[in-house]
Amino acid sequence: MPKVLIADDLSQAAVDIFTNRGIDTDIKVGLSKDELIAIADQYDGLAVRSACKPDADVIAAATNLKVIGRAGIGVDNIDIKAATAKGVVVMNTPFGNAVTTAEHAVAMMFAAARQIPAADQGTQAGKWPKKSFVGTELSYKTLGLIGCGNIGARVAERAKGLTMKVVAYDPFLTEERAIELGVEKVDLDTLLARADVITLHTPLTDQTRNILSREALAKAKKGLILVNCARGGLVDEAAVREMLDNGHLAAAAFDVFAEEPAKENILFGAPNFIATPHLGAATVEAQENVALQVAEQMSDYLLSGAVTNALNMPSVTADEAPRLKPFIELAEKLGAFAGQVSDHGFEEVVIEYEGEVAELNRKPVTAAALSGLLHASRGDVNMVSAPSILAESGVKLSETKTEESPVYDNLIRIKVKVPRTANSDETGWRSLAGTVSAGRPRIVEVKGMPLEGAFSSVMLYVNNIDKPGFIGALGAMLGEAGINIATFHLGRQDTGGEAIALIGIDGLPPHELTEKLDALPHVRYAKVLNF
Ligand SMILES: NC(=O)C1=CN([C@@H]2O[C@H](COP(=O)(O)OP(=O)(O)OC[C@H]3O[C@@H](n4cnc5c(N)ncnc54)[C@H](O)[C@@H]3O)[C@@H](O)[C@H]2O)C=CC1
Ligand SMILES: O=C(O)CCC(=O)C(=O)O
Repeated sequence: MPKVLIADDLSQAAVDIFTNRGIDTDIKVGLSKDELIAIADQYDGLAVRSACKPDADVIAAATNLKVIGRAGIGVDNIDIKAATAKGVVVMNTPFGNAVTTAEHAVAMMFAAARQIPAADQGTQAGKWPKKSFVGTELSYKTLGLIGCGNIGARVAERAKGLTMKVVAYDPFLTEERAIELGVEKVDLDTLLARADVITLHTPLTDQTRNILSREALAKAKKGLILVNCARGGLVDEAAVREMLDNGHLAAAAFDVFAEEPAKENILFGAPNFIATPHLGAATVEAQENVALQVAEQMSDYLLSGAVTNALNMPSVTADEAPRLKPFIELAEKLGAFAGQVSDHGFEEVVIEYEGEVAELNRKPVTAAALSGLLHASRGDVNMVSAPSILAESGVKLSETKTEESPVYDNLIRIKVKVPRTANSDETGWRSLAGTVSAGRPRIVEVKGMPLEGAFSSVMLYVNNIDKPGFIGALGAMLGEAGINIATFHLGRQDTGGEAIALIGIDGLPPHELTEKLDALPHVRYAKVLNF
């Protein structure tokens, strides 16, 4: 039974879902990094919000981990690169708290424009400070959105309802979407020059870090109201402090800080500064949404292989997962075959899909093929890590698909281009094809030669010249070594030409056997394959 560690405060709804779906949970909130590392290898899944930080050390210690689920949107607390390299899927819940966070940003905008927290404090202190709080009307003012995705778009809708003009800086916002939302797409300098209020809604990435730098803030209108409910690292906090002190900024309202939990911060106590402790997503509704979603997604992945909202793996729906399963198995086996016979590595990979499989979601199938392919040379690799490992290695990957499949209902062919060596083919390409028949993967072609059979866990692959006596010599050699033959598949180009033997055997043969086989006249290549 899979086991999940819930390492941040999650609604009870998440625990109930895990339990109902037969997944054990431990709830351990507030663990130090060392405490987390000490127990990390016990879990298949790790469910977090923003406080727990699964970095490369935690992920390395979590030797059984398959999935990290973020109950929320921002994943800057998770080392996705390390997770990918270790084959751990990282998933988030992209919509569950978007409305709540947009509402918080709008609340912060009003709170800043009317200095509601300070007015509240003064009033409740018995000062009746009516003259101290002359605010700013927001109607017909210009709101500048930095980031116009899920949350930004919802803020835009609400701001339009308040009769504000909305401009947005977001390099990935299309003109069509901007028109649909009724926002004007602008560059950052234009936004800075025109906005009366700026609100940030981008993820924290290398590109967005310090996007509101001192220089950028200096370009903003005097009297700007600045709202940050996205991430602390997006804004230069020291510059904001100075600009609140000197009045360049009229007010600022931040939910997020460069260092969290922010027990101290340069902004605390600044004039017209409002702070909340990362409450953007903190409503009953949002917490219920993200908890339900993350628990369902993690359970789906752990129990059926369905992948939703993953940041480092293609999606596979719960309906697709069982349909894709045999193709994933076939692709992985073909990849493993190709990887094991590419003794000198490969420079290029082509995957061809024919027939029924061409119409399916092929991304996970390709990832499985690459996982099999890389396994022989890289060992610890899986469908999550394989595509990025291949991309980083500079090996070119291409894919073709055709609905036609002349012989089989479905066919996957993997071709790898091996470096030219004394032993390699004339063309430098190795090619293998297989099909799924009655739900089982079968190999149907090796080096362009038809050959039909099931995969066994250990197989002997021999590439020889088709001459009388060879099969007898091979059988005798296996018999002498005490190796039982389970299956025997032969293929050849033409009489007396190049031929293939693929033999399923019960158990691993001694190393000397392949050496003896290699030494047989007419044998070009012999290898024990593991599937
Ligand atoms: N305060 C809180 O409790 C919460 C904070 N957040 C934060 O809000 C962020 C945004 O969330 P969503 O809107 O759901 O994400 P999203 O992915 O839907 O939208 C982000 C937008 O930022 C844009 N973007 C990316 N790079 C950019 C750049 N260099 N300059 C300008 N725009 C850029 C993207 O094109 C995208 O449209 C999250 O990444 C998270 O960090 C999210 C939820 C709660
Ligand atoms: O989980 C939380 O409270 C923070 C939410 C958040 O920042 C996010 O979803 O990105």
